[in-house]
Amino acid sequence: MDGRGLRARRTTHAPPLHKFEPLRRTALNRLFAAVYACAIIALLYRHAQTLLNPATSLLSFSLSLSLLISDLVLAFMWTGAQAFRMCPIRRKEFPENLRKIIKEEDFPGLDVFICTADPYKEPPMNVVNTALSLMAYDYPTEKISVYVSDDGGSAFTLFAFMEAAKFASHWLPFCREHNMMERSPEVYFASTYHSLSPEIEKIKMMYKTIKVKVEHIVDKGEISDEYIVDNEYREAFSKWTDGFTRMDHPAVVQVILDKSKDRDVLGNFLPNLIYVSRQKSKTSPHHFKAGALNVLLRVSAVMTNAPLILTQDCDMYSNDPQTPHRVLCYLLDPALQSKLAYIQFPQRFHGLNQTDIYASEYKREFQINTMGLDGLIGPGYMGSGCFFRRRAFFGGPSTLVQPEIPELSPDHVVDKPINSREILSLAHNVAGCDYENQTEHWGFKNGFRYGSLVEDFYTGYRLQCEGWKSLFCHPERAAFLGDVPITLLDLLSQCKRWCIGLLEVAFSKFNTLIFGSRSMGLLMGLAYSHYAFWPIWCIPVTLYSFVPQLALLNKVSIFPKVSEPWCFLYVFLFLGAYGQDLLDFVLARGTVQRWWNAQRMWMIRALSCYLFSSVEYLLKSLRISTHAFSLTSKVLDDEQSKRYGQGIFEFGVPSPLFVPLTMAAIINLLSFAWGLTEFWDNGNKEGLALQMVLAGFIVLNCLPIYGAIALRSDKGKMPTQIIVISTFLSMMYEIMKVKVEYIIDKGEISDEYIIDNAYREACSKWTDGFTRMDHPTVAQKSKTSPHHFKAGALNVLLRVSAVMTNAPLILTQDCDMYSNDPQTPIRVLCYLLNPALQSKLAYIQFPQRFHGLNQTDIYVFEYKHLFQINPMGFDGIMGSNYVGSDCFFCRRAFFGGPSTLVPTEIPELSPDHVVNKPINSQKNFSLAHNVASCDYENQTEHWGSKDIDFSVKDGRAYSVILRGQHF
Ligand SMILES: O=c1ccn([C@@H]2O[C@H](COP(=O)(O)OP(=O)(O)O[C@H]3O[C@H](CO)[C@@H](O)[C@H](O)[C@H]3O)[C@@H](O)[C@H]2O)c(=O)[nH]1
Ligand SMILES: [Mn+2]
Repeated sequence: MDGRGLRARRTTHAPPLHKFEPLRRTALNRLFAAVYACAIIALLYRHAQTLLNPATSLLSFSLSLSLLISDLVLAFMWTGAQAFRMCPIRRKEFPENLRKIIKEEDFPGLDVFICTADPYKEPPMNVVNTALSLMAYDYPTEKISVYVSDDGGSAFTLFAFMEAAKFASHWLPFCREHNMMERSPEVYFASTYHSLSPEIEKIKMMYKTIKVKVEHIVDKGEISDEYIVDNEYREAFSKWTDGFTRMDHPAVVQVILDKSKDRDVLGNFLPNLIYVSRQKSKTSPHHFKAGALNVLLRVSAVMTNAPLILTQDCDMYSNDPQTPHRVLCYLLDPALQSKLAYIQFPQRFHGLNQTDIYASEYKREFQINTMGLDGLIGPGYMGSGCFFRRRAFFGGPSTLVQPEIPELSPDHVVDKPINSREILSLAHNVAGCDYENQTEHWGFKNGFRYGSLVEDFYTGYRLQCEGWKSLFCHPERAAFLGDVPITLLDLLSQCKRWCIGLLEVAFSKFNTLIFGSRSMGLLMGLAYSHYAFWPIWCIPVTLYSFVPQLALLNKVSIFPKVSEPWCFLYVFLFLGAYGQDLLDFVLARGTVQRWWNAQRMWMIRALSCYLFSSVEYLLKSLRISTHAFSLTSKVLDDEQSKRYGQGIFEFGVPSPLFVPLTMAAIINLLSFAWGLTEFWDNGNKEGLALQMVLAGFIVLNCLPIYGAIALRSDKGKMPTQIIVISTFLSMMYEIMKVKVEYIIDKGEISDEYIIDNAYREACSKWTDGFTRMDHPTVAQKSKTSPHHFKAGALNVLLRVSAVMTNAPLILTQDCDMYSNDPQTPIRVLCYLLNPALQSKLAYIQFPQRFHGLNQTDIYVFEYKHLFQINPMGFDGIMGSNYVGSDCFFCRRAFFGGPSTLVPTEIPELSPDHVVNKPINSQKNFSLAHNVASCDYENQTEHWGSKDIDFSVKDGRAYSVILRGQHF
């Protein structure tokens, strides 16, 4: 075991280092869970009753089925959530007692891992601030090593750190001397610090100078010579050669501060500071952040191999220099030691607006539920603010997985200086992208785990399944503070990434429900499943935001009447769930307003990122698309920040994520307004009352959306595009759909839907003898005549169009090939108007091209040879073959070869016939019906077999394949 440096000298009378107590409401929670469970069973019973009732019509059957599905999902999520309520605990540490038990020089070494991935989305100065705040911990400096992983492979980040190292020699002694809490320079200088002594002014100037320099470099996009001040700089940046790109470059490991020789201005040791940019190549998978962390795990093992590891996102600075002491309070407890893998601090954020409009705090997920897990086996890993024992990455508590080289083993003792040649070359080696191929352990049996976009959730889960325990440390003063996304789209995109990652865990072979429950017990399995299946909230929320409202618009009642006892069940279930949620929130020091926003965001997330992530996950499973880690931007736009500060929703950019949400907002408002007028007119509508309440509740939730649609003119308002699309879709499509489904369901078009004469006349053709395979012309078919599939249909169109408009140019199109360029006909004219081509040109074929191909087109749907390469060959001879769609024909081509016009059986079909009657005139109309009938072609033997047809034309005349550039 890795007791090294962690052994506490404890006597029996040692003062306590920590304690915990169960939350007082636990008993009530359990009681309430039992009552609520009964209510859920009653509800499911009611659904079963409706569904099994033989008198139920198809419409109400499908409505009930959709409600049943929704309620089953809700019940599943509720069950998972109860796991957090069974034994939540609150812990408290006593770091002041630490010194009575252990001397500072016996503190264990601490390796700090900071990950960054993009100098533009994560400004290097922010990363530097995070690093400085951690280097300045109240902890023996020579025990701290900070490793920065730069997946952006950016010289700017390295430059920023080299400057920061010089600043650190002033900053660290300054922090210690003034003993302040904020040790991120940016935060400290922005706060109201006390006296403006010349010393503080001097150090502030120093910081500002570095900041200006770094920001200037990032803006300019290069490090100009004036900044390369000495040989050390020259050498460091010499690695950025011409072929060096973000996604393809060798490993860079640079020791910026070396504790054995670098001193601060007072002559004290400085902590180690090491910059690592792992090797990248386009051919090796790099596993996003988990891959970066595993590289740090190995590089740090080679260099310092501290038994304690802190992982930190680049935007999460330390807000309390005493944090490691709190960690020691647990680590030094012999009762906990052997099985403790990590101690997680909650993610907390600075710069939230007053009511936290986007619920970016995730209070339930990061704080409330985590206390619940803490009472079971322990919280999950949250990616940042987590202290690990190094040993936890090498197999379960009692089964050590030995790494492939002894230098990586958790008990290996480093006996060489970190800047020595052996160490550096080994460090470069373990940071290489092929290193992990030696064994199959990394990312699967040891280290941070691969296979999910939420590597934190997945790694914590797997460690706990291996038998490790964890602890939740939740001091009053936040230990770390991070950035929050300040636009709705950023927040939803982040959440979408999480959801996809969670689904990857849910449907992996380490499924949380089965594998999880078996390894950690039912409660932990349920709790983890509650998160892994998080995105399926989208099912009930989507159904509940559309179905009852559409039913309301159609006066269909789907909930119990107000006078029925079942109505109370609904009210109880609704108020019970929301009430308990509110109570939890307020008891965790939330305000009612923040709770309201949190429940609103739950609805918004369900209708956007939960929904889209489920679809994306499905596409990925079908291998139609792949997932990537889209970094959350940490750059602030002034105008956006201002609106965020005022608590105004920021839509701004058109994104499909906003469409279902806006649709729901519109539908609910419509149905609510419609319901109100209906109530007014004829009061007795108690069957629709619950639907009205639901629509009203959603309308209340959507108020900021209506504001963004209608009342605002700033840049953050809802983009017009989204408003138009959503309005169109929600009003036209949805109402039409309900109508059509209703008609199909009823099996007849009742009179109320025949709104005018046009409808009446159109429908009058469906007389009693009308069947699919035997009916008069609408497009006439009969069982005794062949209908020649598509060619037959096209010939009918050829004749009907001749009678009606007889345009010289014809475009044939499959129903799934939409136009991708409004200028296409103009291109066609470029050929048609060329006198040299005119006389023999039959058609101009565009290649069939497709949208939504996956990146590597695994099924070769593109048929590049068939649709693009070969036609170009044809094109050089006589012309491309006709490929069925996307083809502009000269009408004349269907009536014999270029020099042999086949006369048509009636003059109206001839290509030179001039139509001189309106298309809806009696004569045209009856002729059109005539030529569309199935016996029409029997008059001659021409159609489709000799001269006039859609199947024999290759080689008749020249054709041109046209290849546009903007497909
Ligand atoms: O290929 C990558 C991608 C990301 N990161 C780093 O990962 C961290 C988190 O990225 P961010 O865009 O801030 O994601 P968030 O959604 O805010 O992060 C939460 O969710 C992530 C999982 O999706 C966890 O890794 C984080 O710890 C957790 O705070 C940042 O420091 C990045 O620099 C890398 O190092 N390499
Ligand atoms: Mn983040």
